[in-house]
Amino acid sequence: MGENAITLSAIEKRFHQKEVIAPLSLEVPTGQLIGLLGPSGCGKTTLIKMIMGMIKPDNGRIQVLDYVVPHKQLLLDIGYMAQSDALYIDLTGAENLHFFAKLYRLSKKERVERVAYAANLVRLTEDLNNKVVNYSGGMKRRLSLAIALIQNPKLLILDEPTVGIDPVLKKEIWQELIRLKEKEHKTILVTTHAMDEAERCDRLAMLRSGQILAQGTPQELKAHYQAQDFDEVFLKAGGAIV
Ligand SMILES: Nc1ncnc2c1ncn2[C@@H]1O[C@H](COP(=O)(O)OP(=O)(O)OP(=O)(O)O)[C@@H](O)[C@H]1O
Repeated sequence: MGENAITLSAIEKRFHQKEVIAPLSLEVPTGQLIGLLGPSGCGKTTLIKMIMGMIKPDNGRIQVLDYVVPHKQLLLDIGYMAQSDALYIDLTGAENLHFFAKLYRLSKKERVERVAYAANLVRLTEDLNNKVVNYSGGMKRRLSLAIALIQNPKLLILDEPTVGIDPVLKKEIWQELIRLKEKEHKTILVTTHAMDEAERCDRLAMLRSGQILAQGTPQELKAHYQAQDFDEVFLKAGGAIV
């Protein structure tokens, strides 16, 4: 794998003449945990969908794990957690996990192992045999995260993964994300509004109106803008409050 897991080169996107992503370039180094930070509507989800190959940019080039997007192989190599849960609510948690594990062509043995691992990670083991229709909002987010991890992907792209999740589990999920990065060399791109989460990223890219307002390590950004926290970095860099 190359030096960068993701390279965006001068990406542009308009919806109905409205510029949503202005020419934007960004590199996500392999093996790092990168946070995309920015106010509602600044283009985070649009950017992620372009990286996934779900939306085509009007201009520019996207390279992910040495493939030019879109590419079939990337469906196997990227674990994606969308902002809204895409779950089969009439199936149980286990059935959902097995369904996705089968899609990724995992063997029966691998499926059983990965389902157990992913369910345990998000503390859903006890509820696996209940139908998803009876899950709380937080449980559905946890199941979505487990699905994103099911095929043991090289790259994880998580759109606001901890919204609706209680602080204890949120902490555990972040510990696991950091373990996945450090011990299993995963690259992780995460969008967040939460400043405590931003603090745990290796690097941050702050977005406003489809452009990168500032980027760097959390420490670099705070030092550069002489700010106590990222709300202040954002304001001093010229953005609106998140
Ligand atoms: N399919 C679409 N058609 C038209 N406009 C769209 C479409 N998708 C997104 N937009 C617009 O593009 C802009 C960026 O939206 P996007 O969902 O990427 O923002 P975001 O930063 O992820 O916001 P949030 O943090 O609230 O999820 C918004 O103004 C949104 O209304």
